[in-house]
Amino acid sequence: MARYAQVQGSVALITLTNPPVNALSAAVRLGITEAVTRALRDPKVKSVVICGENGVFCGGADIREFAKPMTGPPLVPMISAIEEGDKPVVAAIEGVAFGGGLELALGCHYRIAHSKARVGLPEVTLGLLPAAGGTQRLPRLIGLAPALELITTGRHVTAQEALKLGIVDKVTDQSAQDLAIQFAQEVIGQPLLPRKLSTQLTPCPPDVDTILDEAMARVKQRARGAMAPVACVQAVRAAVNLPYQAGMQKEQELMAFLFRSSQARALQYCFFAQRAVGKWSLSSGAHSGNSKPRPVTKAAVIGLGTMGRGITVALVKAGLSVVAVETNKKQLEMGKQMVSAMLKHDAQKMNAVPRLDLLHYTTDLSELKNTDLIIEAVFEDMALKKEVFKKLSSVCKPDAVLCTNTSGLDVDELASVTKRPELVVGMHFFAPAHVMKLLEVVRGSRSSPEVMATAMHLGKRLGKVSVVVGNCSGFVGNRMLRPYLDQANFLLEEGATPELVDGALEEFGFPMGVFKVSDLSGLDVGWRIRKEAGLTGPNVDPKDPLRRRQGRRYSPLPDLVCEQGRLGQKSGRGWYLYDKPGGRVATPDPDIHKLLEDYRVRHGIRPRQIGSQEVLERCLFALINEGFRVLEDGMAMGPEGIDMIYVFGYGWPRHRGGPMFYAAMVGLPRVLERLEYYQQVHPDVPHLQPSSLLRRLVVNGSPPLDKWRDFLQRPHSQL
Ligand SMILES: CC/C=C\C/C=C/C(=O)SCCNC(=O)CCNC(=O)[C@H](O)C(C)(C)COP(=O)(O)OP(=O)(O)OC[C@H]1O[C@@H](n2cnc3c(N)ncnc32)[C@H](O)[C@@H]1OP(=O)(O)O
Repeated sequence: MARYAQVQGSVALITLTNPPVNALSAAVRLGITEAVTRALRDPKVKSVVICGENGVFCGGADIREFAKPMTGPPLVPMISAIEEGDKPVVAAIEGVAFGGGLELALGCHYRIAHSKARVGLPEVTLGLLPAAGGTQRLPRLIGLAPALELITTGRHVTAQEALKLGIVDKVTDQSAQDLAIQFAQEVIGQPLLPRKLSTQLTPCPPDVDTILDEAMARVKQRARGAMAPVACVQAVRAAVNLPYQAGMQKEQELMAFLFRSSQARALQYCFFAQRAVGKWSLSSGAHSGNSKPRPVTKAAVIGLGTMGRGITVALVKAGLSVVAVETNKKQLEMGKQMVSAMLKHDAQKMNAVPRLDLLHYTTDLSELKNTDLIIEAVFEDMALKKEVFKKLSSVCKPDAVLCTNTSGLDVDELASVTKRPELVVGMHFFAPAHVMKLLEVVRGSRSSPEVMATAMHLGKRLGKVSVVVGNCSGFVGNRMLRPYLDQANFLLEEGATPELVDGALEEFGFPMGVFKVSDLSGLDVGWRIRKEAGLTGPNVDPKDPLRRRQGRRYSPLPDLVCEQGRLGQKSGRGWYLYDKPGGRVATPDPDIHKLLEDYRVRHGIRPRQIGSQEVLERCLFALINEGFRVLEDGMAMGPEGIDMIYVFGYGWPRHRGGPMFYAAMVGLPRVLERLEYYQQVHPDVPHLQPSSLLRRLVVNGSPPLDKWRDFLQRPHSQL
């Protein structure tokens, strides 16, 4: 797991060999420990180079080992032995030096990086802190403020930035290993003490306490309940206030607390779940390993509304040439201006040139004959979308892939109007499409494995976390949102206010509560959908009482709010009041409180005190229950997919792992018991009826989440 060689006569070359990222597993740590001992003992060895095999220095501690009992030599003494030795050790960094990998490099006396390498301490993203001396050595090397920023955010930095910050000593376009070997010979005999970071003091500006206090305030505000960033600041404070050994002691204490936390488990679960969803498989046996994507060099986007513009920008930023289509010249010009502005703004931030040359604008669909893949992003209307698909089917080349960005309409119905249903697939982006990381790739019943591979591969090129989902109404994300929204509205009827519900959800960790999000998206969106579904407006069954629709409880509150012209942020009033139309700062609105009070009086509802626990249980458990039904119906590959959809598309706090992981953490019996309770109290809400999968899991002793698939009853997958 670590290869030893002697090169150039006097240099010991230690190579980490644990593909694919040379993670510091027990075997690697043992290999390094033995190799370093050998090098330090061998009188013929005058200096040492540590590098990684296959162009990767080291991806850090082996995250898979965190869930198991610790074996092998620990990292801290291993790194100390390197630093304390009397021979210069040079780290040759290619690819990445992340987490424990960078901490290993910080224990070396010199660091040489390839120009394409990246370094960073991403432990915080795993619910941990850099506990192999990272919180103590990095501030001593680069100073308090930059170290705080890197450690609390986990941000990766390029070799060039690392050089500027002083993390690395040299950057090369050639082989970092060759330069390190040469360098290791040059530094033989030079004083080592100044290169041993543990012996140095953290360079401190006079306003050190202010810097630390401000960092703590910033971190607490951004963390939304995550503990690791707070612990990171505490550990760095120790690097300022305490001698090295005492600082290390503090680092270990904080790490021990984080390591056992459910947040760390959740974040590490997310790390693996994010990678697992990329490895898709279909019931036919086709999977990511045996299905080849089609080459896509030229794409098209139909419709330059909010979604179309974002998709266009995302495609151009990934280097694809794009034909952007609108129905008339005016819309086209408007879209063009917006897309150009977005691309320029983005390029400016990155200090790059906007790739406007990759774009071609047209109102003529016949210009799509050479495109490899087309994404339809027109208004959410089945008849309109069908018309577009019919046209696309006749103008595009026969093997062009046709994608729809519908957020929930039937992909099969769209495919049925084309001559190539096997080449039709859903690519459901989330707004703003060039920013949001989530992509639901919707498999229609006839979508071919090749077309799935193409959409998933394109998602990867766009930097998205792409999740394969089945073709059901709302797909996975929006389908699960409905019970959540319903519960939020019912809570208002029963006595809550928008700010009470939102407060509980924000306290849980969502960036915005459900009513603030609705105001942001525009309340008319849901209103139109409810009208089309016959839940409100002229198509309502006249026999239905006001608070009952289609055989179940219904809250007309959101409709009443819309009827008052309160459409959310854009109209300056929604569930909240805003300073102006388009304003962003929500304040509680006495008019809404009055509307709620009048409504309750009209319907004879006696308001009651509602606490955060009830808000969370009713909103989140109803959503989770629908997640179990999604699994039962075979609309998702597994709970990991659902969780990634919620973490990346709906603001579910990552340190809570996603709804299904959260259910497992709360305990499935508890979720079941609360659903049963609420269902008894609200028998007219079918969403609260516990799913049979949840019941089966509980009866079978609540197996761990990766075993849930074994409890799906029928050959279930609709994928
Ligand atoms: C007791 C602890 C004491 C001290 C504190 C030290 C803590 C740490 O070091 S925590 C680990 C910190 N490191 C990271 O967070 C880096 C995580 N990895 C990545 O960011 C990326 O994987 C990468 C940039 C290193 C490579 O990216 P890419 O080329 O896109 O490949 P993948 O991400 O798909 O990864 C490939 C493969 O490797 C697995 N993997 C990656 N890193 C680790 C790791 N540190 N431990 C274990 N496994 C790792 C990843 O899961 C993929 O596996 P599969 O192919 O099976 O999916």
